[in-house]
Amino acid sequence: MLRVGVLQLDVQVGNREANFIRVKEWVERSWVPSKLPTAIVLPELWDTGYTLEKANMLASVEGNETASFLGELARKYGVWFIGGSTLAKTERGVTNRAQVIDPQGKLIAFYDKVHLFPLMEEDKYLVAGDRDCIFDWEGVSAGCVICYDLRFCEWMRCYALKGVKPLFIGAEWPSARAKHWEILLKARAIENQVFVISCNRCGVTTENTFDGRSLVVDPWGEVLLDAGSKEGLYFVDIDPDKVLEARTKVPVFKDRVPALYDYITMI
Ligand SMILES: NC(=O)CCC(=O)C(=O)O
Repeated sequence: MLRVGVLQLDVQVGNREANFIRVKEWVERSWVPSKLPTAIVLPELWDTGYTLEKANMLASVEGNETASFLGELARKYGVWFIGGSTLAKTERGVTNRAQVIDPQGKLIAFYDKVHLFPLMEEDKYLVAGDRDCIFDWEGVSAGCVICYDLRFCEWMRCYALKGVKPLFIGAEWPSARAKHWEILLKARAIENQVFVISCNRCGVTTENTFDGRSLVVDPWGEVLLDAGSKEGLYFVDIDPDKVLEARTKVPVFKDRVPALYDYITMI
């Protein structure tokens, strides 16, 4: 068994210090020591929110400022931080970068958002990533993606085909499309027979309202955790063996006919 903590945050736009303080407070307030290895998940752009016209100014080099803040907290509590994202200044431009920090405080993997969301002008201010992010989480192959990536079933399938069992998704998904959010999270879990562990932001900005509704969905599509709409740190335990159980009972991966699916890579 593994433990997941979903830190559903009301992100303060453009104010990294305030978000750092808030995250620290939630972890201090809600932490319950456990023998289970634990990962805390954060929302997309949890430290600055969407104020992308200032992306260049707000981004830290390779996202290092945010990684070192999380690293310190990870070491103090012996916890993983997986996903969420920060603005990272790279040689190619600014990316929307999810970070994976181990309990020793080391950044062991990162993911630059591949599908940039035009409705929030990501395509105007950011550069896209060009690779997946798969890492070992306490002996389990895990992956992470960001928000709009959820709409690309081919991308999620790639992760599942590479053996990922829990898929982490940090998001700032507005309530205007809340129905899509819930349905897609469940669909991605069912079709890939994986755990989908999501963390959305909550609260209101000048441009959008966010319902939260961070969900943890098991490989059967059952919702193990629904964080509702309030800020908080919510915990749930997952059993990665459920992936094999689902795939044994409903042998989707055995019954695939990839030779007929070639068109996906051709168009
Ligand atoms: N931040 C995002 O990628 C938002 C994606 C979104 O809202 C959608 O509908 O897709």
